[in-house]
Amino acid sequence: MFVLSETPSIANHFIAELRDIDIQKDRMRFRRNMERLGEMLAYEVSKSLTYETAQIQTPLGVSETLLLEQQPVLGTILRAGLPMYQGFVNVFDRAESAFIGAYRGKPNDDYSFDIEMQYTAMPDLEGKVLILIDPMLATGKSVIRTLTSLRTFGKPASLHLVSAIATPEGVNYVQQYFPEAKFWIGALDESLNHKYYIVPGLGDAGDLAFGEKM
Ligand SMILES: O=P(O)(O)OC[C@H]1O[C@H](OP(=O)(O)OP(=O)(O)O)[C@H](O)[C@@H]1O
Ligand SMILES: O=c1cc[nH]c(=O)[nH]1
Ligand SMILES: [Mg+2]
Repeated sequence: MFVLSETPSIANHFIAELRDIDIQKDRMRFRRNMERLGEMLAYEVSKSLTYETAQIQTPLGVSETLLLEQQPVLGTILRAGLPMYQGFVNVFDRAESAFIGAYRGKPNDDYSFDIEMQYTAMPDLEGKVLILIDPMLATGKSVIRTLTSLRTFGKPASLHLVSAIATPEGVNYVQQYFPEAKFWIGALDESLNHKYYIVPGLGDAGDLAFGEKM
């Protein structure tokens, strides 16, 4: 598991601003910080991918370099995933994209919930590098529901899960079903409250980015 905040960097500022109860009220800045954090994590993920030699013709000669063996598929879970996904597509600008409309349904009396899922727009995943972006990995239910339903689109060669903030509980839950998944996390927080929100976390990432949904 890669945790960006374990090595102090400017990315800590982006995460701090995402969390800051005052700064996060500026919706444009919240979305921009998710995007910038996405760009930082995209760079880190890119270092783990497979490269092959390529010759580049310059005006003065030939340069030999290493380029991606294959473009990844960038998947994201609506709504909160979109700004972080934008950061990834800024970096992996030749990648195919996948969109999943999965969300935590109306909570029961004990605040437990099921995942509702309708819309999916997926390319063929067989043999691809799949990068699934969802800023909050709380219980892990959204990610599991999503990955389970993606099985009908082919088996990816590798699976990368990207979150701005995650909990050990969410990581462990996903690892039970997808032990091959690689985790790329902005910051690892310690727990969930009784409403299954991450503590200290940042609040509701979708609402902060796009307004409270009814
Ligand atoms: O790990 P989990 O317990 O499944 O929680 C994480 C999910 O909850 C939030 O989505 P939400 O259902 O609030 O929808 P939204 O993104 O539209 O706000 C968040 O964006 C994650 O997708
Ligand atoms: O803390 C959390 C947990 C789930 N979804 C969010 O948006 N925030
Ligand atoms: Mg939400």
